[in-house]
Amino acid sequence: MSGPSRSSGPSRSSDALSSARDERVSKGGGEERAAYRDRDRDPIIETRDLTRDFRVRDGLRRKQIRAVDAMTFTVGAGSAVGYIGANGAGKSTTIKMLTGILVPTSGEVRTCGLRPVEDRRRLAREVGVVFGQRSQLWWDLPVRESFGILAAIHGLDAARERARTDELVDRLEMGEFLATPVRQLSLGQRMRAEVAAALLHSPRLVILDEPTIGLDVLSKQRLREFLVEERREHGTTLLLTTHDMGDIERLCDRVLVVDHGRLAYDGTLPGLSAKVGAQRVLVVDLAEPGEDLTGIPGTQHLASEAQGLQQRLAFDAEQTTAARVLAAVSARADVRDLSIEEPDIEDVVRRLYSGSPWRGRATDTGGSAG
Ligand SMILES: Nc1ncnc2c1ncn2[C@@H]1O[C@H](COP(=O)(O)OP(=O)(O)OP(=O)(O)O)[C@@H](O)[C@H]1O
Repeated sequence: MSGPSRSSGPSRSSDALSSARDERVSKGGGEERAAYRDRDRDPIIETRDLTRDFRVRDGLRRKQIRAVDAMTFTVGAGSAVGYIGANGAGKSTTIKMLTGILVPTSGEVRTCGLRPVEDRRRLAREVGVVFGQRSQLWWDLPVRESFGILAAIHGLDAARERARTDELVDRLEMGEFLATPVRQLSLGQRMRAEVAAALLHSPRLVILDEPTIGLDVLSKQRLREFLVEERREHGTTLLLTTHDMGDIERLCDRVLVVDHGRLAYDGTLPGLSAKVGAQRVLVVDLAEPGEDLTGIPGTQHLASEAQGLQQRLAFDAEQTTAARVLAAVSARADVRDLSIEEPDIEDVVRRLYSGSPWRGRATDTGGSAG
């Protein structure tokens, strides 16, 4: 194996990237400075002024668009970062540059200490990529055989292949469909197999593009739990793009928001929510019609339907929790069913700039009521 070993850490970065790090460490203040220092100690991703232009048709003429615009950020080993933004913001283009699929127009990028384009083959041994919409499995082969081929591609010896496959099969509960051809899998099963395929070679960095898109609530929850465990046990760094706030909330300790190719926010999710004032909404179905559930601390009553049979209460996650709101509602009425509507990422991004009105999008039910 020619790539750097997992324990050896990244190879030396360019002088420009190193001096950018020094500059940030010396400029920052207090907690932020410490966080940057930790993050930068063992950087897995480093970009500096990373830029990518495309030439596109505009009627009869051609024009240039800047998909990624002077993006500078660092992701430290073992962290989990959500990379979010509206459609067309530049997320996929960034990921393609991080993984060596696209050549930057200008700027610098190092992934696992390697130059993604020049060192693409070595990088493939350090990085696992999961694209929610695309498969890296062989459609007509049983899952087990796809894993065998991937293990051979990555040059895993028999013992390592067996140990890692067993671990992933067990933790992702794939035993019952290992002999099934990929084309016959349900979406939830296929996503588990995709994640296992991307992680088979124990990459230091896993990039997930919309990993939970289209999954039912239970499958989402299982996949998220697996990723949390993988990170805890192996120190794997996660970078994920998603339109599902639940993914960010449960998986990521840092959020990068990209808007029109530029880094618009770098911080925690609560920090982002506080900045844009994003609220979640508890929707309750009651056993009997009743009066409006107003006056519950930390909530704003949004609407009542069918003489109060269904009611919607907005709450700020900074001030209270879904469980507390539910307890207060239950003390006043008999709750039959509930769901939580989480802020829509597109709206959060929009609010970051314009303060436009918030609209909710239903995601998980019940699961976050704690
Ligand atoms: N190969 C390409 N040729 C021309 N333009 C492109 C190409 N790839 C991306 N773009 C443009 O670059 C911009 C950023 O696209 P990108 O796919 O990176 O966004 P995104 O944030 O991943 O969006 P989505 O969430 O919809 O996947 C868009 O305006 C897109 O149309």
